[in-house]
Amino acid sequence: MGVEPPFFEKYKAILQSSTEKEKFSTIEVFEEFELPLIDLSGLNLGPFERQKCIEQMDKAAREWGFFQIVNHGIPGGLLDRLKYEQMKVFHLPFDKKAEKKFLNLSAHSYRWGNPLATSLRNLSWSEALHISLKDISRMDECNKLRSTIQEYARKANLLAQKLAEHLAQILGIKPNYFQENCSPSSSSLRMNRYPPCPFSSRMFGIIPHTDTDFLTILSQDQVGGLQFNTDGRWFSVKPNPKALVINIGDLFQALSNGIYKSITHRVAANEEVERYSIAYFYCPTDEVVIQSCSEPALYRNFSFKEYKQQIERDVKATGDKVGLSRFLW
Ligand SMILES: O=C(O)CCC(=O)C(=O)O
Ligand SMILES: [Fe+2]
Repeated sequence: MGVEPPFFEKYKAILQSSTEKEKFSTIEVFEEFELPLIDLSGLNLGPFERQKCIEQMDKAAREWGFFQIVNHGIPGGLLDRLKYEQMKVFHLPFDKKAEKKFLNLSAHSYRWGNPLATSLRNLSWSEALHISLKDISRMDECNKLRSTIQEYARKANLLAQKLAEHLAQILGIKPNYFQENCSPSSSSLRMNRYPPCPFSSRMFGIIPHTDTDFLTILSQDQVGGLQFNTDGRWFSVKPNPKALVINIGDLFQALSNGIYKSITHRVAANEEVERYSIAYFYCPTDEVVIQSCSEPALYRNFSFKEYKQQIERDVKATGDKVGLSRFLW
């Protein structure tokens, strides 16, 4: 029984019907870019170093919406163990992964490709296990997958809260905002696997998108492929084995009234090697209403639930997320 999702069968019709122009307009590739690298050990030094570290994060969140952190407090050994469990679960037979109650998680936790795609540029060559942390206590252990996720999620939650609080402080948002509005089970964790893709010049590993959260903590391997867009240009993020990548999500952009940027990013497909990444999406509980921290507000108030429902409707209708622009005044 094969491990790979049936990409070929599913995408055959779109690949065959795509125009010659679409087929031969290959995806542009850009130079690798070293994201700002912030050493979080500064937070535990004197007030001067601490302030400098917070200002570096603030600057990166405003200018790039992306930065990298080292000395973040998540042990390398834990990240290695998580990656090992991740590889094992993705190497189960496809039929098993696609079972309705796979690992006793909610329906659609295991996802692959983009079933709603209508054109070549909407196709993605990847599979993912998207775990709402609400489900974690009833998830099957599956070797040591569940317990390792639990261990990681606890640490990632504290790290995300700390980063969010430092950024919020600069914007004048009350210090306990995130403690009040987020809980360890309101966030989610997405494990991604990008199998080698024979059409790597024509489709993505993940199509361009912004993240639906306050911020994302991303652990990626050494393969590379993550790219982000600034002023219409695409940059590739150079992998750093010691660093975690942080990116601002839509909710922080709205909360900060557009000061922090939720940047469009994507993952390039790779013809030769498989790639793994793990994204921790730091989210509030569903009923939390996101309100801009300053006036005049760019966006109308919306609850997290309302935001997710709008995305679901847009994805159903067009195969793609519209996102924050729907909520502009
Ligand atoms: O795999 C990556 O580097 C990024 C994944 C990502 O953007 C996501 O899961 O939202
Ligand atoms: Fe993302």
